[in-house]
Amino acid sequence: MNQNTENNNHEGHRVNAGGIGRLAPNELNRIKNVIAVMSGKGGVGKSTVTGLLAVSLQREGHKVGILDADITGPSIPRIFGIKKRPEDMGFGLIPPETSSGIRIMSLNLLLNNEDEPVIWRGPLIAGAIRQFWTDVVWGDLDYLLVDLPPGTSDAPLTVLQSLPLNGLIIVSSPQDLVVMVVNKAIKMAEMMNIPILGLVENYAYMICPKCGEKIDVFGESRGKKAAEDANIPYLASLPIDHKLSELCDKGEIEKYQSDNVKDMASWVKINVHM
Ligand SMILES: Nc1ncnc2c1ncn2[C@@H]1O[C@H](COP(=O)(O)OP(=O)(O)OP(=O)(O)O)[C@@H](O)[C@H]1O
Repeated sequence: MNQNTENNNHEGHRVNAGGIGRLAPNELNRIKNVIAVMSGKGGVGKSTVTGLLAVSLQREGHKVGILDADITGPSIPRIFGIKKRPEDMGFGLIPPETSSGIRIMSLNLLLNNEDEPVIWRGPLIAGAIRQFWTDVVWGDLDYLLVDLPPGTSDAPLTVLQSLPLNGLIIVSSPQDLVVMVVNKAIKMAEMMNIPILGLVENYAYMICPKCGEKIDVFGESRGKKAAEDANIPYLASLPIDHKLSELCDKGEIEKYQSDNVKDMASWVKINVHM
């Protein structure tokens, strides 16, 4: 891939949205909604939530893609069990599809060995993310979900600045400093003029496998209150579920069924169109 794409063949595509230079899509793409998923730190389940949301939207008959912008820690291909290399058609890269037809683009799919570490500096990472938008033939999509790198560093900022996002979802866990994470995300989103679709609290509780009782492993959830205080929707409270991690490890996230996730997808759909 050419790291200078923005300056040569796509130069005419730079548009101004909210005072920030946003990239227009490849002319072969018609993407209705672009939603980014962010977290304050790594490991809270951001990629898993992105994957679950994609699966749920796809099940409802929408055309869905995932742009894995977590360049140095890409886990989307692994949870969907895909290793197929994107095809280079000359006019762009064709993203491989998962078994249910979700289109995926991730740096991991371009590496010769998925265990290879990506030791790149900020500008190179930013360039790769931009090219996943400009040089990938996503085609017609109802929803493109963008799995952001954790935190508020260069890479998530690049996405917020350059992609025409319709909304941002925050994923947090009960151990997280949720109030701080939410406030930081809100400030970033306000600066970039992007609506916050809501907060998803992962690992929020657990269901006892013997008696079915709900256990607040990390104490009472603070996510709901944080969302209320910040005046953003509380999209979902997802339990720690051994079945989910097992399926993710096997690359079979598409087999996971959960009413919570179904409700989360419905909420996202409503909020993104408000
Ligand atoms: N609700 C859950 N129940 C059980 N396991 C989960 C749950 N959510 C995520 N996991 C597991 O936790 C691990 C980390 O999840 P994931 O990769 O989604 O985190 P992340 O926030 O995207 O991390 P990073 O930002 O560092 O890439 C994975 O092995 C995943 O299968």
